[in-house]
Amino acid sequence: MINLTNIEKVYRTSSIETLALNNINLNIRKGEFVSIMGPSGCGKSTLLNIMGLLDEPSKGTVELDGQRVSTYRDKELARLRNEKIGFIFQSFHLINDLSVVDNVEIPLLYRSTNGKPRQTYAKEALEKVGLSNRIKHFPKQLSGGQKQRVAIARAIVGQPEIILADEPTGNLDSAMGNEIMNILQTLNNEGATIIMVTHDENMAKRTHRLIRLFDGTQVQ
Ligand SMILES: Nc1ncnc2c1ncn2[C@@H]1O[C@H](COP(=O)(O)OP(=O)(O)OP(=O)(O)O)[C@@H](O)[C@H]1O
Repeated sequence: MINLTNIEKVYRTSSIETLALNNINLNIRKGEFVSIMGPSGCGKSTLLNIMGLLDEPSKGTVELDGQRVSTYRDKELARLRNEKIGFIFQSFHLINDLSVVDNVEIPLLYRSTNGKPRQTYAKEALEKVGLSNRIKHFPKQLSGGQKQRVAIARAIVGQPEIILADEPTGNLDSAMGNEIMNILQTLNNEGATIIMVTHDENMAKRTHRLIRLFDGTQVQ
């Protein structure tokens, strides 16, 4: 489903050059639930951003569903990303001025889905994460775990095949973190391919495969 071949990522600033990823080769199969672990600064987010077509590698090829995306223009990448990938972040990235349901509708705005079906899909996604009773609330009226559930609803509203989660339980206590993991596992059982960065061994144990990074290199 996602194939990375000889991926290298170099960040250059005026004073320093950082080799963030060094010769990464990965094949993520459809339906897998994969976790990525490693110390701070080892390249986990960089790897996730490259898989999510948010960033380009300096070298190597990225294939999504057999399509080599290196040659794609920004507009095509944005369309592919919107159709195929849902993102979840540690700090939720909700828009504070929008209600819960309006936040969840955002990916569908980019697809020009009409207002009525847009709201129906958003409500269905919120039902899936157990938040139907909070649709008119605003993010500041929610707990951390509830905010992350809204973010998951937003990630799945467009029914993407792939979910990329960057430390989704990092800002939550263990009970809430477990709840979020339960939701991710249900989505995976329903067919979603999930790649999750985590610092928590217990969360990683609940996935099919663990990829360990150290200094930009895959060590396991
Ligand atoms: N935009 C950038 N410009 C320059 N250097 C960067 C940039 N983004 C990341 N880096 C560097 O690349 C390396 C990998 O960063 P990355 O954010 O991928 O690590 P990480 O494993 O996700 O870290 P953490 O666990 O702390 O979030 C780090 O040394 C970082 O300083």
